[in-house]
Amino acid sequence: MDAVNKVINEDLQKERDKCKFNVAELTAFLDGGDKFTQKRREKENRVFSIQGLRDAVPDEYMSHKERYENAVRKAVIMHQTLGTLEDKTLTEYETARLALRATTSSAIFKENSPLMLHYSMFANVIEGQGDEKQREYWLKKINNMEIIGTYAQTELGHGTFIRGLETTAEYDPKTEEFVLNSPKLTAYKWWPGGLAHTANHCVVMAHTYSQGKSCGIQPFMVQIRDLETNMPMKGVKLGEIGAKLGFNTVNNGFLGFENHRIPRDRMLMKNSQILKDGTFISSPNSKLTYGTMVYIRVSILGTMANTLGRAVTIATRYAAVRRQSQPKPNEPEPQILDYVTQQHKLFIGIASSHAYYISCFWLWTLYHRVTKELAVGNMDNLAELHALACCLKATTSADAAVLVERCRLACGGHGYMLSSNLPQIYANVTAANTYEGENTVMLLQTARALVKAGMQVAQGQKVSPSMAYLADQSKMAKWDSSVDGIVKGFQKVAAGKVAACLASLQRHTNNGQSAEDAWNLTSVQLVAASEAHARVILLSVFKSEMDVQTLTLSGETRTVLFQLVQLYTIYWALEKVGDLLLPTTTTTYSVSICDTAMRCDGWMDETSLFEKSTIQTSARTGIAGLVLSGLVYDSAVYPELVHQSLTSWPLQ
Ligand SMILES: CCCCCCCCCCCCCCCCCC(=O)SCCNC(=O)CCNC(=O)[C@H](O)C(C)(C)COP(=O)(O)OP(=O)(O)OC[C@H]1O[C@@H](n2cnc3c(N)ncnc32)[C@H](O)[C@@H]1OP(=O)(O)O
Ligand SMILES: Cc1cc2nc3c(=O)[nH]c(=O)nc-3n(C[C@H](O)[C@H](O)[C@H](O)COP(=O)(O)OP(=O)(O)OC[C@H]3O[C@@H](n4cnc5c(N)ncnc54)[C@H](O)[C@@H]3O)c2cc1C
Repeated sequence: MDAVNKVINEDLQKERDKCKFNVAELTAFLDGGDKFTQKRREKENRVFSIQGLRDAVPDEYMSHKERYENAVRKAVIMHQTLGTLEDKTLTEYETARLALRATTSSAIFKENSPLMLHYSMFANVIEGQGDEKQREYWLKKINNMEIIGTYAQTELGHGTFIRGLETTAEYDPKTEEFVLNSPKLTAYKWWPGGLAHTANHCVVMAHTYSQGKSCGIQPFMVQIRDLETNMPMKGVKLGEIGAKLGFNTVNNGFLGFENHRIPRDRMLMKNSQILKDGTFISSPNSKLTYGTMVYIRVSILGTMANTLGRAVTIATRYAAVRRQSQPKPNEPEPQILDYVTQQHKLFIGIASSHAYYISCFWLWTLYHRVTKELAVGNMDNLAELHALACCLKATTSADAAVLVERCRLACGGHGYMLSSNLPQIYANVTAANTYEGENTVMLLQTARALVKAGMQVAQGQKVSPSMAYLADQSKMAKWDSSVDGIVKGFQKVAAGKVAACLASLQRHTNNGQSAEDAWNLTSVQLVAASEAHARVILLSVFKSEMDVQTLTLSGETRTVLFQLVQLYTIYWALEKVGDLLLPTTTTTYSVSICDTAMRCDGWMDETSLFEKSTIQTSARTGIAGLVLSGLVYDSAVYPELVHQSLTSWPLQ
């Protein structure tokens, strides 16, 4: 086997020999410097040299239980090998740099580690929500693995709507305890990773009451299993939620409480407190409780960079070694990589992965700055950070899922084999569209900030830096096909979409709709505006960060990196060419992309188009009825009925 591994395919070797830039230099650039490359490699070498981390049988031939047990076995070896989580010699910056490119775990666990939530959200929520004493006490135990934890927020009834969580924590001043309950089935926690069998502690988000009054949603450290027997504690009900598209070794579970009592100091009290007598001291900002989610949303950009990077590496290597068809008679079959359509499928994946690395670290730097400001009571930039994290999490995870699937398809039939690993990578990447804030919901959060900014611009007020371009539009009549020019074009598009949303909201409220109904009626446009804003940020950050960060690199490496920037920008200009050519003001723009000069002087009322496409209530009932009555499964009947239903829609 080893002898086979050492033989590198001739075509692959030839491709590698063609490389014009210094690979070591580019690697160090992505890692953040030689020092980090070295540290990463040390870690990888330690892990990959361990025989026990290789699977004797591929995961897919194991039962659900065997897969989980195998993952636990490997997670234990990984922990023993890599030591404690906390390396005190590293600065925060260094830890983040290393974490950004930490792909070792994804090489060991196809469907992720059962300790994933312990390392990510559990540790972070104590760091961000615990007071000094709590942090000191719990973080030691977490880092030493004396306890294993998870983050239990989502319930069977509510994932998005956190204020609607139904788990209760009622303070009892007589015993100085909280009493946890799950009053209904829908109040059961549902989804937390590691909860089913792995974790013995978790942070539970619960609707809190003291002195008969609601104190909002607060976090609690709860021991859920006995540390010796691993059996559930008294008043705790636990189990597995079942097989999923992916994440099958993450051990996602459910959790319910029946009068389960915990001491008062188990409420994480950095932001809000409940005193011994039951007095509630409210947090300076209720959204601080959501801080861990912001951190993970920032991290997701890095996870998308790594995940997409893996998929596009597999697919590009395959394209180099696969030969197919004979376009020129009497000549050998070309490598499929030579087909321009294949390059079009793959190269954008390479460019996007780099764009996400760069954007992730840019966003992490902002996160780090805002966290420091919050520590001294300055909340000025929290809303900006939240708006950016939401739309960038949503847009990068949505794009990454599309691009990974494209990589899978680009490998033809072999991409359908589990042995390609592409189906498992897809299952991982598509999960990020849902977890840590469902993507549409995230885009709508950013839209709230955009609408507010749009109104501030209209009143001549200053807006946050990432939205400042909304105010500059009148000065910019033209844009062109340079990278900076296309970024300007995208700014114009986003500003136009925000303006259209404001107009739509205004019109609906003028027509007597409530603010909430006007929002719902405008929500398809709001999502589009939010995505357009995310494109502005991704394109402009990729370009501007590259301008600065590559200054010390060699000419060859800079060239290839700027080719990626250019490719990424032009790809998106072509994807959104309709938006770019659709004037949202009466100004005339001209654009030339890829040698094609196009001119558009027309004026189209985008808002009325959206309204026309909005499904009216009766058609909605008709379509939902088709699905609910089960006809959707009858392929012969379904298209006919849908056709009838579509032609009878009251589209006016
Ligand atoms: C470089 C580092 C790299 C490191 C790599 C490390 C690797 C890490 C690996 C990652 C692994 C990840 C595994 C994760 C597994 C999944 C875990 C989960 O899903 S766990 C479960 C995850 N679950 C979810 O994500 C649930 C999603 N749902 C939610 O987040 C919320 O319920 C909501 C935001 C949708 C609504 O909340 P609601 O209370 O109804 O709020 P309203 O709408 O009424 O808005 C009111 C105001 O509040 C504002 N505001 C809101 N949030 C924030 C914030 N965070 N902040 C600030 N502000 C915020 C908002 O803007 C608005 O302002 P304004 O306009 O009034 O001025
Ligand atoms: C793999 C995976 C791992 C997870 N791990 C954890 C974990 O460790 N801990 C944890 O607590 N949770 C976890 N979750 C749960 C996850 O955070 C939730 O699934 C997510 O927040 C979405 O909530 P939901 O499932 O209730 O979807 P819903 O909110 O019910 O969404 C369903 C649909 O309704 C739409 N919708 C909902 N609200 C609105 C709105 N206001 N406006 C417009 N449309 C709306 C959405 O866009 C979506 O199309 C995990 C989920 C997955 C898939």
